[in-house]
Amino acid sequence: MTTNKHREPEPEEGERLMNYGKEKIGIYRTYATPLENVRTIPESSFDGRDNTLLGLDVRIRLEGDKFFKNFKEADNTDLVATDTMKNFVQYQLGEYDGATVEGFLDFTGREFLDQYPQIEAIQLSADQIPFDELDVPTDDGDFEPSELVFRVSQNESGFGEVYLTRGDDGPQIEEQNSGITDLQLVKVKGSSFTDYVQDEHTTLPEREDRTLYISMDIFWNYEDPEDCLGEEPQRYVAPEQVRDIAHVMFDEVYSQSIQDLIYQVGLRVLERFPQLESVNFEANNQTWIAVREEIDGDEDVRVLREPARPTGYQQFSMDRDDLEEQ
Ligand SMILES: O=c1[nH]c(=O)c2[nH]c(=O)[nH]c2[nH]1
Repeated sequence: MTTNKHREPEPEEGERLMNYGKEKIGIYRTYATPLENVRTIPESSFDGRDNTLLGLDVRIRLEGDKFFKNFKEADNTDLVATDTMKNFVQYQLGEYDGATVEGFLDFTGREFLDQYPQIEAIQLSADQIPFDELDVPTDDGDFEPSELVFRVSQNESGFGEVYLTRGDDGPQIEEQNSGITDLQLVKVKGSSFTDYVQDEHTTLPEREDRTLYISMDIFWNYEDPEDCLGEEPQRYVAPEQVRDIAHVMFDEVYSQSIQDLIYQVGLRVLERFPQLESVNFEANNQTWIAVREEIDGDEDVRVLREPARPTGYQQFSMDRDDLEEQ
């Protein structure tokens, strides 16, 4: 899947590209601070997260002119070893007392800037490593999530990224990006794809109804980047809530295409969260190919197979103007 989740700050005109860092830093924390008091939305039952088990896959990227001599003059003065960066990040997960991925990245970034004056700017990103709750029976015959045992999950994961620079009043978030990545959804019926360009190269048959399989990354940016930290939980957008909007819209809308579905999801996200400035999508079409249809005369019953290799994709960004045009 193509994904552009890292919003790499471009070098200024006439400046060279220069940064270094560490990626794939897997870290886990038990009994992190719970996320509470999130504002709920109609599409989602999510109202918080215990954070009993928090897993992160972290990436760090440092910038600073002092690092030029490391390249040009083979002079390692001021060079912070990427191995040290890893240790630093791991340590900070024990120090952070907040409840969000973005909050942890911001906290850690500020600690880096404090410890190493040669760093001019730092980008920190993390994919949350997903774990599912598992129901266990209670004494009164119900089921409730185990407080101790979690299932390692292959499902979608939350994403956060902050880019911190040194401002006049200390470190500041210059950019942030939050998201949910690798959300994979299948709708058995109730999606069409027709009326596209037909010419001598077109072989794909039009479908009034298809079994649609998409994978999606959804990213969002806050009008005020500080809102990504979750310090005011009512202004925080939880990845679980955006995930739930996506599947609720998929369920509700008889989409004409993935493009159409993306637009509907984007509108709903912007409507529910006025604190967001924009929403960005990267979708992949994984739709299976029908090999048998209308089995026993029932048009809902199909046999499908994996699609051939080339995969279609859609990239799309939306902002509040799209909502106001409605
Ligand atoms: O929803 C879709 N959008 C497309 O652009 C496309 N192209 C294609 O071959 N199938 C699909 N499906």
